[in-house]
Amino acid sequence: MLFKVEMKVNIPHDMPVDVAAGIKALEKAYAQELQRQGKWRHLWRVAGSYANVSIFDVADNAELQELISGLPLFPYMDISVAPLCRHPSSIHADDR
Ligand SMILES: O=C(O)C[C@H]1C=CC(=O)O1
Repeated sequence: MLFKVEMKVNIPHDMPVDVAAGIKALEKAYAQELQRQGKWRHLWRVAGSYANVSIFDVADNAELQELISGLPLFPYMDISVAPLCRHPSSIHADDR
């Protein structure tokens, strides 16, 4: 199942820089591993903001919840999710 996931990062201003850097490094490793597994299909920065638009390809809602709640930045993000389905005009056979 495909989901559009929008994440906006709100790191508290009083978080020490080294603590924030550590969480961001963990987040990067976590995100890159999910991309290698094919579960995090697209990861785009929203220009001009500390936010991203992502496409996840997971088995079901429960797996999406598990992966998203495991994000090291999860406590510091506003997240919105939308389920996707194939567009009838899409020419891409791998769209599901
Ligand atoms: O930077 C972000 O958009 C937040 C998060 C998503 C992937 C990652 O490495 O960090």
